[in-house]
Amino acid sequence: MITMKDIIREGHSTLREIAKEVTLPASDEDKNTLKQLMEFVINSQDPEISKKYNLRPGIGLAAPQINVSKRMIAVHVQDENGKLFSYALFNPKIVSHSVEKSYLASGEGCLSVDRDVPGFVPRHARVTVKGINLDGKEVKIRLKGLPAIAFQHEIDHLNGIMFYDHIDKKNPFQTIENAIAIG
Ligand SMILES: O=CN(O)CCNC(=O)c1cccc(Cl)c1Cl
Ligand code: NI
Repeated sequence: MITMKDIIREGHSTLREIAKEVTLPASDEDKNTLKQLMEFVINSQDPEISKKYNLRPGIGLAAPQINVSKRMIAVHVQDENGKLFSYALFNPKIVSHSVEKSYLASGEGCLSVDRDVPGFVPRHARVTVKGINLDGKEVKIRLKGLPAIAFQHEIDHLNGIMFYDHIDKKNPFQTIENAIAIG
Protein backbone atom coordinates (compact mmCIF):
# COMPACT_ATOMS: atom_id res chain seq x y z
CA MET A 1 0.00 0.00 0.00
CA ILE A 2 1.07 3.61 -0.59
CA THR A 3 2.05 5.53 2.55
CA MET A 4 3.45 9.05 3.07
CA LYS A 5 7.05 7.89 2.46
CA ASP A 6 6.08 7.08 -1.14
CA ILE A 7 4.87 10.62 -1.84
CA ILE A 8 7.49 12.93 -3.33
CA ARG A 9 7.69 16.53 -2.09
CA GLU A 10 8.23 19.87 -3.79
CA GLY A 11 11.77 20.19 -5.11
CA HIS A 12 11.56 16.72 -6.69
CA SER A 13 11.81 17.30 -10.46
CA THR A 14 9.06 14.79 -11.34
CA LEU A 15 6.47 17.21 -9.89
CA ARG A 16 7.37 19.70 -12.60
CA GLU A 17 7.37 17.28 -15.55
CA ILE A 18 4.61 16.78 -18.12
CA ALA A 19 3.45 13.23 -17.39
CA LYS A 20 3.25 10.78 -20.31
CA GLU A 21 0.02 9.37 -21.74
CA VAL A 22 -0.70 5.83 -20.58
CA THR A 23 -0.57 3.32 -23.45
CA LEU A 24 -3.97 1.67 -23.81
CA PRO A 25 -5.14 -0.98 -23.16
CA ALA A 26 -3.45 -0.38 -19.84
CA SER A 27 -0.83 -2.85 -18.67
CA ASP A 28 -1.34 -4.77 -15.44
CA GLU A 29 1.40 -2.60 -13.93
CA ASP A 30 -0.41 0.63 -14.82
CA LYS A 31 -3.75 -0.76 -13.62
CA ASN A 32 -2.14 -1.74 -10.32
CA THR A 33 -0.63 1.72 -9.93
CA LEU A 34 -3.99 3.40 -10.53
CA LYS A 35 -5.72 1.06 -8.08
CA GLN A 36 -3.05 1.92 -5.49
CA LEU A 37 -3.68 5.65 -5.99
CA MET A 38 -7.38 5.15 -5.29
CA GLU A 39 -6.66 2.86 -2.35
CA PHE A 40 -4.45 5.56 -0.82
CA VAL A 41 -7.10 8.29 -1.18
CA ILE A 42 -9.77 6.10 0.41
CA ASN A 43 -7.39 4.96 3.19
CA SER A 44 -6.40 8.55 3.87
CA GLN A 45 -10.06 9.38 4.59
CA ASP A 46 -10.57 6.38 6.90
CA PRO A 47 -10.19 7.38 10.58
CA GLU A 48 -8.64 4.06 11.66
CA ILE A 49 -6.40 3.37 8.66
CA SER A 50 -5.18 6.97 8.35
CA LYS A 51 -4.29 6.97 12.05
CA LYS A 52 -2.63 3.54 11.95
CA TYR A 53 -0.43 4.43 8.95
CA ASN A 54 -0.12 8.15 9.68
CA LEU A 55 -1.68 9.19 6.36
CA ARG A 56 -2.43 12.87 5.61
CA PRO A 57 -6.00 13.07 4.26
CA GLY A 58 -6.53 13.74 0.59
CA ILE A 59 -9.47 13.99 -1.81
CA GLY A 60 -7.30 12.96 -4.76
CA LEU A 61 -3.86 11.80 -5.82
CA ALA A 62 -1.95 11.90 -9.13
CA ALA A 63 0.67 9.38 -10.25
CA PRO A 64 3.50 11.93 -10.44
CA GLN A 65 3.12 12.35 -6.65
CA ILE A 66 4.45 8.79 -6.22
CA ASN A 67 7.16 9.49 -8.79
CA VAL A 68 5.31 7.80 -11.66
CA SER A 69 5.31 10.33 -14.51
CA LYS A 70 2.21 8.92 -16.20
CA ARG A 71 -1.25 10.44 -16.76
CA MET A 72 -3.29 8.72 -14.06
CA ILE A 73 -5.41 10.26 -11.26
CA ALA A 74 -7.71 9.10 -8.50
CA VAL A 75 -10.41 11.35 -6.97
CA HIS A 76 -12.71 10.33 -4.09
CA VAL A 77 -14.76 13.27 -2.84
CA GLN A 78 -18.34 14.23 -1.93
CA ASP A 79 -19.99 17.37 -3.23
CA GLU A 80 -22.00 19.80 -1.08
CA ASN A 81 -25.08 17.55 -1.37
CA GLY A 82 -23.14 14.49 -0.21
CA LYS A 83 -22.99 12.95 -3.69
CA LEU A 84 -19.83 10.81 -3.99
CA PHE A 85 -17.53 11.35 -6.96
CA SER A 86 -15.10 8.45 -7.04
CA TYR A 87 -13.05 8.07 -10.21
CA ALA A 88 -9.74 6.42 -11.09
CA LEU A 89 -8.83 7.54 -14.60
CA PHE A 90 -6.14 7.04 -17.23
CA ASN A 91 -5.36 10.01 -19.52
CA PRO A 92 -7.94 12.42 -18.04
CA LYS A 93 -8.59 15.54 -20.12
CA ILE A 94 -10.66 18.67 -19.56
CA VAL A 95 -12.64 18.81 -22.81
CA SER A 96 -14.69 21.92 -21.95
CA HIS A 97 -15.08 24.39 -19.10
CA SER A 98 -17.14 27.37 -17.96
CA VAL A 99 -15.99 30.96 -18.28
CA GLU A 100 -17.08 31.40 -14.69
CA LYS A 101 -14.43 30.67 -12.08
CA SER A 102 -14.59 29.23 -8.59
CA TYR A 103 -12.23 28.83 -5.69
CA LEU A 104 -12.17 27.21 -2.27
CA ALA A 105 -12.58 29.90 0.40
CA SER A 106 -10.22 27.82 2.59
CA GLY A 107 -7.57 27.60 -0.13
CA GLU A 108 -5.95 24.34 -1.22
CA GLY A 109 -3.35 21.97 0.14
CA CYS A 110 -1.16 19.26 -1.39
CA LEU A 111 0.48 16.12 -0.04
CA SER A 112 3.58 17.07 -2.00
CA VAL A 113 3.75 20.44 -0.21
CA ASP A 114 4.80 20.26 3.46
CA ARG A 115 3.75 23.81 4.26
CA ASP A 116 0.64 25.97 4.25
CA VAL A 117 0.40 28.23 1.22
CA PRO A 118 -2.48 30.63 1.92
CA GLY A 119 -4.51 32.20 -0.86
CA PHE A 120 -7.35 31.73 -3.31
CA VAL A 121 -6.72 29.27 -6.16
CA PRO A 122 -8.83 30.34 -9.17
CA ARG A 123 -10.26 27.37 -11.03
CA HIS A 124 -12.96 26.78 -13.68
CA ALA A 125 -16.35 26.62 -11.89
CA ARG A 126 -17.56 23.80 -14.16
CA VAL A 127 -15.55 21.30 -16.21
CA THR A 128 -16.29 18.34 -18.47
CA VAL A 129 -13.61 15.66 -18.07
CA LYS A 130 -13.02 12.66 -20.35
CA GLY A 131 -10.84 9.72 -19.40
CA ILE A 132 -10.47 5.96 -19.46
CA ASN A 133 -11.50 3.97 -16.38
CA LEU A 134 -9.99 0.74 -15.01
CA ASP A 135 -12.42 -1.29 -17.16
CA GLY A 136 -11.02 0.40 -20.26
CA LYS A 137 -14.22 2.36 -20.87
CA GLU A 138 -14.25 6.00 -21.85
CA VAL A 139 -16.02 8.11 -19.23
CA LYS A 140 -17.30 11.68 -19.67
CA ILE A 141 -18.01 13.51 -16.40
CA ARG A 142 -19.60 16.93 -15.90
CA LEU A 143 -18.37 18.49 -12.65
CA LYS A 144 -18.96 21.57 -10.51
CA GLY A 145 -18.18 22.55 -6.93
CA LEU A 146 -15.51 20.75 -4.94
CA PRO A 147 -15.33 17.76 -7.31
CA ALA A 148 -14.55 20.13 -10.21
CA ILE A 149 -11.79 21.76 -8.15
CA ALA A 150 -10.35 18.40 -7.10
CA PHE A 151 -10.15 17.14 -10.70
CA GLN A 152 -8.42 20.35 -11.79
CA HIS A 153 -5.90 20.06 -8.92
CA GLU A 154 -5.09 16.48 -10.00
CA ILE A 155 -4.93 17.18 -13.73
CA ASP A 156 -2.59 20.10 -12.93
CA HIS A 157 -0.21 17.55 -11.34
CA LEU A 158 -0.04 15.75 -14.72
CA ASN A 159 1.13 19.03 -16.29
CA GLY A 160 3.74 19.89 -13.65
CA ILE A 161 1.52 22.59 -12.08
CA MET A 162 1.25 23.09 -8.30
CA PHE A 163 -1.84 24.73 -6.75
CA TYR A 164 0.14 27.70 -5.51
CA ASP A 165 1.20 28.55 -9.08
CA HIS A 166 -2.32 29.97 -9.45
CA ILE A 167 -2.24 32.17 -6.32
CA ASP A 168 -1.79 35.92 -6.88
CA LYS A 169 1.66 36.69 -5.42
CA LYS A 170 0.90 40.34 -4.62
CA ASN A 171 -2.54 39.74 -3.09
CA PRO A 172 -3.20 36.04 -2.36
CA PHE A 173 -6.75 36.81 -1.18
CA GLN A 174 -7.57 39.10 -4.08
CA THR A 175 -11.25 38.72 -4.98
CA ILE A 176 -11.37 36.79 -8.21
CA GLU A 177 -13.40 38.28 -11.10
CA ASN A 178 -16.58 36.39 -12.03
CA ALA A 179 -15.90 33.68 -9.45
CA ILE A 180 -17.93 31.82 -6.84
CA ALA A 181 -16.44 30.98 -3.44
CA ILE A 182 -16.91 27.37 -2.33
CA GLY A 183 -16.99 26.21 1.27
O1 LIG B 1 -3.06 16.13 -5.35
C1 LIG B 1 -3.66 15.71 -4.35
N1 LIG B 1 -3.24 15.96 -3.13
O2 LIG B 1 -2.11 16.67 -3.02
C2 LIG B 1 -3.92 15.46 -1.94
C3 LIG B 1 -3.97 16.50 -0.82
N2 LIG B 1 -4.74 17.67 -1.22
C4 LIG B 1 -6.08 17.64 -1.15
O3 LIG B 1 -6.68 16.64 -0.86
C5 LIG B 1 -6.78 18.91 -1.48
C6 LIG B 1 -7.06 19.83 -0.48
C7 LIG B 1 -7.73 21.01 -0.80
C8 LIG B 1 -8.13 21.27 -2.10
C9 LIG B 1 -7.87 20.33 -3.08
CL1 LIG B 1 -8.37 20.61 -4.68
C10 LIG B 1 -7.20 19.15 -2.78
CL2 LIG B 1 -6.81 17.99 -4.01
NI1 NI C 1 -1.73 17.78 -4.81
